[in-house]
Amino acid sequence: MSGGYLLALDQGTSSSRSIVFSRDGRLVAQAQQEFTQHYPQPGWVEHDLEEIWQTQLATARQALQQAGLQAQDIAAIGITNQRETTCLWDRRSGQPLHRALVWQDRRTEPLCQQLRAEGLAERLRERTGLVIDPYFSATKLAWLLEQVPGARAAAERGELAFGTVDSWLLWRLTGGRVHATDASNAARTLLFDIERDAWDDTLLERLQLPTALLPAVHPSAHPFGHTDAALFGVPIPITGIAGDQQAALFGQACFRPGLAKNTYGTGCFLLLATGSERRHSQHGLLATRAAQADATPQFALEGSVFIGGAVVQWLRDGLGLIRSSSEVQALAASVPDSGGVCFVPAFAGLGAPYWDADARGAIVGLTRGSSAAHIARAALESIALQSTVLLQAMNADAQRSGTAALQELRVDGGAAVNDLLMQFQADLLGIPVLRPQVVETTAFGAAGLAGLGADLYSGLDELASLWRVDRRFEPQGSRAQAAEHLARWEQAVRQARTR
Ligand SMILES: Nc1ncnc2c1ncn2[C@@H]1O[C@H](COP(=O)(O)OP(=O)(O)O)[C@@H](O)[C@H]1O
Ligand SMILES: O=P(O)(O)OC[C@H](O)CO
Repeated sequence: MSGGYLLALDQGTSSSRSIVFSRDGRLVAQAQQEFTQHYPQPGWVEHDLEEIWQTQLATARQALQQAGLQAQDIAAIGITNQRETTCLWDRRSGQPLHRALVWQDRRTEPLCQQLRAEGLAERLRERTGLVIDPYFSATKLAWLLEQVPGARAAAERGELAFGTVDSWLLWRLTGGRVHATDASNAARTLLFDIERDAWDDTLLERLQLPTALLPAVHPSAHPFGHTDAALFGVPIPITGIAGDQQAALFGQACFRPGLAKNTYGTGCFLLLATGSERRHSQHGLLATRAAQADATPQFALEGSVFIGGAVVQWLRDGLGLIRSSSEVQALAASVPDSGGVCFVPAFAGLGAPYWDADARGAIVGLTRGSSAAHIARAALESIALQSTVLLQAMNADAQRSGTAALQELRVDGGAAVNDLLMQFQADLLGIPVLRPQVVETTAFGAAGLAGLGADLYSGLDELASLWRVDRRFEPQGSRAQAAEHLARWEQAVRQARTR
């Protein structure tokens, strides 16, 4: 008889985390391990897939141990993951062919330029909801097949498997028995038709990607398989999978169209639920699949900022201004404003709504009076400013389609603990910012999906009742001040851009 706990495996860009939740949504135990970031060349980012697997497995075992639970106490496992990151492995040996190419990796920009020049953008936008950008998996997979000796021939013989990180973990967890993903992850590959709910032939043909590489696609709450008995002692059902941003939207109980969340992790990801209707953006946002609890496809609009909390890591590791991320708040609060300094952290190009892969970071407005505190404050402001531009794009789209502008924003992620940042965000947006009691909403979303897949929950209403506000940040300051700040930001962005 299985117990009433849920285990969420949250495989993020900077760390692997495992969290045990009780049925009523309480966080019972968690374990986390950072892993190596490989930067073989400027603009390239890779992860070792064996290290991802080992850190994920180790944290799962630690979390169970800390909770004082056995595998049989876990009703189900939910997987959530950094998205787009491209994995390729051998089906027979289970060994990766190469390190994973991480979503931040820009090496395929030349191929993307070629695809844009061939006029594929409109067709791909219509089918996949995405723009042609190195961010997504398709061109990364093409790079691997071209560059790893023998890979293309092996792929054509059906010997290789491609997947995002969820698929890789599922493969290893099930002892190499299940090669699958969910629609929210498939929707990030540039290879998936989000309305037809099937793989799309546009880039599969153009890039000669054999279909034998592809995982099966299922709803996010689904009986994906069981863990190999050798891993935890007894097999545990795996009944939930979602990309981390869609899992966070789900964990924030954004089940109704018009509800939105912003996650402040390495990057920032603003997602607006649009229900069973796919919306088109005229303002550079992506259409994507949301986590799906049953057979009905769910959609969302998304804006992605590539460097969010990572700018704070850069203050720590690149500049040495702070020793830990949490020190940034005190440093930034030691000055009343940024003293005219504006920081565009385009270290990996700019995402929505600019989509400029070649833009690079810029700090402008420096004077002799500028200090570390001004730069730290401008860095925090940059996270809120980039997110505000996304929200403005969403509101402009809403206005066009005659739907209401956003009334409030739910927030989560590692940097959402920063009160100063959250206040900046409310001031710039002019709407309340709501931080929930459980800020681990990504993991909670995965656990919720797994709980639904395992029939532990009666439905979405029960999950929604578990979401509670911890703190509400009301906007302060005038709209004119916010507009002036945004105008300075746009000017600085122009200086950082190449096109
Ligand atoms: N107090 C803080 N203020 C601002 N940023 C922070 C703070 N604490 C952590 N961060 C940032 O949050 C990010 C980690 O958030 P997390 O949600 O764990 O990321 P991910 O899921 O992308 O690995 C890091 O980039 C870190 O710099
Ligand atoms: O690992 P995170 O939380 O920064 O999320 C990464 C995103 O899924 C990339 O699209």
